[in-house]
Amino acid sequence: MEILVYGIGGVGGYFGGKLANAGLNVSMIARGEHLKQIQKHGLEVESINGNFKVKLKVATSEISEVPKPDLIILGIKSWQIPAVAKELKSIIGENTMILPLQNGADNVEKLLKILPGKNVLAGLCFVVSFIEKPAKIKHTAFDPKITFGEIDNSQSGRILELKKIFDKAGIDNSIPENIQLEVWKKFMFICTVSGIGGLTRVSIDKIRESDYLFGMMKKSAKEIIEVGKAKGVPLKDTHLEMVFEIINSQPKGNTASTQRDIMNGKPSELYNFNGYIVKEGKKYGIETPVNRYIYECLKPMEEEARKTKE
Ligand SMILES: NC(=O)C1=CN([C@@H]2O[C@H](COP(=O)(O)OP(=O)(O)OC[C@H]3O[C@@H](n4cnc5c(N)ncnc54)[C@H](OP(=O)(O)O)[C@@H]3O)[C@@H](O)[C@H]2O)C=CC1
Ligand SMILES: CC(C)(CO)C(=O)C(=O)O
Repeated sequence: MEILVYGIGGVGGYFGGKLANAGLNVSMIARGEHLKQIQKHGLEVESINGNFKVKLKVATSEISEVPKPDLIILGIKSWQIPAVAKELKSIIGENTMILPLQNGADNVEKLLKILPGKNVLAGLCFVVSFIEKPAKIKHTAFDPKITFGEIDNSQSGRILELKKIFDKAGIDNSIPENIQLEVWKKFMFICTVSGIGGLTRVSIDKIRESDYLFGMMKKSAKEIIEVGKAKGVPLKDTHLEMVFEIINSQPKGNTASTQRDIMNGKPSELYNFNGYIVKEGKKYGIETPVNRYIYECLKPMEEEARKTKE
């Protein structure tokens, strides 16, 4: 199987690295100094589960240089999907699978606007990882996991084949009954902690110590659940409790990747997270005052970050 990983940051670098380390045919698309160093020295992954270094079949910034892929894993940010999806048109074949691992609730929707439905899978992942320096990925927390499936939730042959690939690479993975539900459960968690984390600039354990902020997280998550339900996602109040179990179990110092981007003045996934809830809330007539507050407070900084860094 020819695998292309597009975007070699925390997620693409960690999971792409694991696949390459298992001897699979992995090509990578990266750019800048990061790419130069990967081409020169390979990609290094320092992980709490064991370090490794891989040399890649192809590492490039040019889509025309990669072999025709059977599987494309997207390691870019959710707001980068439309631009990358347009580029992918030139290399996908009848049977190419495209697996988004981004946080956010509408990644599949975005892909389907540009690419044929038969090529698109749905997915998400858990890991805390980032580029520590060019050509080096650091995994610092979470037992990494990929959850994935067909967008119609069928247990197709290709999905089961993909499971074997992840198993071979030692990547914990699962195919849930309803992938959209899993995407939204994760989204409820990540949107809640990232927005308030972006505003307070402290780790999740510090946020939950404050009754006021904990209450704000609850209100934010409730708004997200209502928007999800309005969109037909089978979310229940028990999912809210599950999300808060995850929030309550976060070890000291954990932050979400989007929060780290906000704190570092980088373009973040704000528009795709709290901004998305505000937009969809309006569409479905659902009040989203907490998400609106977070979104409006963080938006000016986001606009600045996009002016300077995009
Ligand atoms: N990091 C984490 O711990 C987790 C992240 N996620 C989610 O995964 C997604 C990816 O996040 P993360 O890995 O942190 O993001 P990163 O910013 O670390 O990685 C994205 C990478 O994609 C590269 N990229 C984007 N566009 C292009 C392009 N056109 N050509 C070449 N390279 C490109 C970026 O390069 P450049 O920097 O030059 O723009 C960057 O290296 C997000 O949706 C995030 O929310 C989910 C779980 C955990
Ligand atoms: C919270 C976490 C680490 C879970 O994978 C995540 O998704 C992120 O930081 O973006």
